[in-house]
Amino acid sequence: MLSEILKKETEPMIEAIYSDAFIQGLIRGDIDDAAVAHYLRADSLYLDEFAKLYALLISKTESKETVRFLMGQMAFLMDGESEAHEVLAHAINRSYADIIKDGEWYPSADHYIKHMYFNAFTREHIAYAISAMAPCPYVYRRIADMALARHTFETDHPYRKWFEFYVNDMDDTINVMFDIMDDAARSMTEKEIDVLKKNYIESTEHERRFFNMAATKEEWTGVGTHA
Ligand SMILES: Cc1ncc(CN)c(N)n1
Repeated sequence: MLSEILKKETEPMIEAIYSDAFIQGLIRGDIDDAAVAHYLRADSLYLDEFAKLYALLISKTESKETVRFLMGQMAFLMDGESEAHEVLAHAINRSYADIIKDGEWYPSADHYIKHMYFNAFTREHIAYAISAMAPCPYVYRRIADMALARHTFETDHPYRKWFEFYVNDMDDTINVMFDIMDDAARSMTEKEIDVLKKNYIESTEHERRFFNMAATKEEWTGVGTHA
């Protein structure tokens, strides 16, 4: 099944994300406050776009059940994930609202967001956009699983609750997204399925770049500001 192949194929990439500076810094609890603030600024904008992508997909699907799923996901994103963000803001002792007051689509986040929009706008079937969106919940769930399985977090560990958030609430989202991809793949050609695979693997790479973007506080280097 397509989703099983993708989970297997991207596991080494998720191990690499796990070993990179950002996640290791959260686990050790010594990550640079400015990297956490950079992540929050980028991620709050990323999640806003993720919610808009769900709205786009609602307008493209016939299935009432899929519409219900997408609406539920939008609601979850609009308030649900801020709990995970509040954990990070609290850990660096700053107000979340204050941290995300400014910020922009830093290069790696920009590329990731546009990868998803490209599929949503240029492909008829929603499975193409979903294949670019599915690593979002799946990678975080795997990272949280790994961290909690390999480390004992003291109750007062500043980031323990961030990992616990992602190990609990992502299953439904992941299963529905994979079901949409697997269902679509059953009536697709090999070439079309390869596009789903490529979208998914590229988004897993985008997840790695997103964390590294925060760890390095990546900014645009061009002269002047970017609209
Ligand atoms: C970039 C990114 N990817 C995934 C997640 C988890 N929903 C997130 N908050 N941000």
